[in-house]
Amino acid sequence: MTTQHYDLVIVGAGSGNIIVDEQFDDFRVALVERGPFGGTCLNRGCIPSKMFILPADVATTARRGDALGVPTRVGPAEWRTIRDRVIAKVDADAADGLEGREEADNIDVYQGTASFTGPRTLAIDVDGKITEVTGDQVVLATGTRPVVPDIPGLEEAGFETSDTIMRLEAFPARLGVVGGGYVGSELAHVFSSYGAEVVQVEGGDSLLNDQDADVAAHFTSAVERRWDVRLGTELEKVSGGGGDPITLHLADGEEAEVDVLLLAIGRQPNSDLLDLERAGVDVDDSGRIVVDEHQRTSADGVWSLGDASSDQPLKHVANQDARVVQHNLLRALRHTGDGPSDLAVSDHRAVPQAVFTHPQIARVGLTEAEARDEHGDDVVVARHDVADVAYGWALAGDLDDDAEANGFVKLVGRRSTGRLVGAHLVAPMASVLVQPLVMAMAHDVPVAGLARSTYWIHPALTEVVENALIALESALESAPDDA
Ligand SMILES: Cc1cc2nc3c(=O)[nH]c(=O)nc-3n(C[C@H](O)[C@H](O)[C@H](O)COP(=O)(O)OP(=O)(O)OC[C@H]3O[C@@H](n4cnc5c(N)ncnc54)[C@H](O)[C@@H]3O)c2cc1C
Ligand SMILES: NC(=O)c1ccc[n+]([C@@H]2O[C@H](COP(=O)([O-])OP(=O)(O)OC[C@H]3O[C@@H](n4cnc5c(N)ncnc54)[C@H](O)[C@@H]3O)[C@@H](O)[C@H]2O)c1
Repeated sequence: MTTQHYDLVIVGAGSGNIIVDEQFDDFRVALVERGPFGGTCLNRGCIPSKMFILPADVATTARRGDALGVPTRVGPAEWRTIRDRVIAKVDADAADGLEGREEADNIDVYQGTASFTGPRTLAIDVDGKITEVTGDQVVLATGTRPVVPDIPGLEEAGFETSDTIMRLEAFPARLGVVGGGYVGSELAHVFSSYGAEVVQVEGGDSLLNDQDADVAAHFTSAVERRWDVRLGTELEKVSGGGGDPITLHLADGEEAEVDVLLLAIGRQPNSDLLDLERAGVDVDDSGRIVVDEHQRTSADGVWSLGDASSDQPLKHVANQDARVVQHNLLRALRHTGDGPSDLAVSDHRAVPQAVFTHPQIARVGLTEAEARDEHGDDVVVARHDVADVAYGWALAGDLDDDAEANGFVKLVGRRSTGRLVGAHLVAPMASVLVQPLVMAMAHDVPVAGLARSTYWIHPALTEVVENALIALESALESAPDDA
């Protein structure tokens, strides 16, 4: 077995791949990736899912045509056309990413699986051929993978996860989705909008149950009008499949027959592939790599970032972590800086997130329940409905029961600080509307004056955010008993 030494070894070419730029030209880098370049986000996550969601949103909007006086006929979606557009884009980007790295003089790409054999020493298995590499610095950007539970009949029946469902050959007439979180809800929206009959099974008492309770309730009742939602129950057994219909046997005694089964019950870290104990790298009880505020692990010279180490598994968090690691690595490799005081720090406050369903949902900060747990009576809540601003009238929540036209902005503040601690939006383009609220929280701007300190375009939908801020300002100013 040969051993190669590098200045830097990076395991995982998702967000790990963005670390190395021209600042690293003088360093020898090993980049190890067991799957396609670009990782989860590019190949089977954010990018393809949002490319599938756009046509789903078009179909959902078109179906409202009748209520708005534009008779519209929506045929079944052309799965292969949609799928091929998505897959062509992501596969080309992944191939370009790999090619760019292979052409770089200072980078050796290993297309295999790495695991530690000792401190900062890894064995890389490329199709059974093992190479040992050592690194002065090592970055673990190894992400997560879908959880697959041990359920009787599952393996025999066959199932999909978010890793595989986007490449299905044939569109299923009936889809079973187990899990009511982000992945399950976004993909239920996609397949339902394209014309599949969807049944979604969630163990909790609402879908999207880590959102604010008002948002989760609004979303759950909205999609119950579109597909079959089974709450408070779990998949206990699976029968059939292997080309025949699949029967889902649920814990409450109910059954559902589907053609394809999607498991979306969460994700687990890939840290178990790394033999981390041999390198002195600690993980927590859920297998997440433990890092400090500089993204340093418990082992000297070993860093981690993104889903591998984060409790907020989102791509914008992974990107930000990667920028922190890049800054800190360059100091370590160049032996410059004044020690820890010169290291960049990850700021994981005010991280926004969005669920790209219909209705679209966005959030930053604490839910009302989390805020009340943390801050008790100091918490003040205000809300403004989409239907109560001018653009909401155009969206016509009065004409049908569209879940976005009947959406809202809910703000959570603290009386003692006069600051926003949480914002929850259900609205068209909620992922865009939330941004001024993210800025306010990140820059610690007082709520007082925030709405009136700038113009808000009339009659744009941003007026719903403006009005929610005005309502929160007035609630913060009122006596506790009047709020
Ligand atoms: C369906 C879906 C939709 C999503 N949509 C969004 C969204 O809209 N917005 C958002 O912010 N986030 C979204 N996410 C989450 C987002 O994809 C992740 O937060 C992000 O990709 C994490 O990046 P990462 O670099 O930490 O990990 P990854 O992108 O998972 O990269 C880890 C890489 O490490 C490789 N690897 C692992 N172990 C080893 C090993 N031992 N040896 C070699 N290679 C290894 C893996 O093959 C992988 O390529 C979505 C996720 C899913 C599943
Ligand atoms: N738009 C986005 O930003 C986006 C989109 C997709 C994924 N993601 C990321 O990926 C992560 C994983 O998403 P996910 O949806 O796989 O996980 P999740 O944790 O968000 O949701 C899993 C859901 O499955 C339920 N569940 C668990 N076990 C079950 C069982 N046996 N039977 C029935 N229900 C069960 C849970 O109660 C939960 O509601 C998210 O936390 C998010 O960070 C983000």
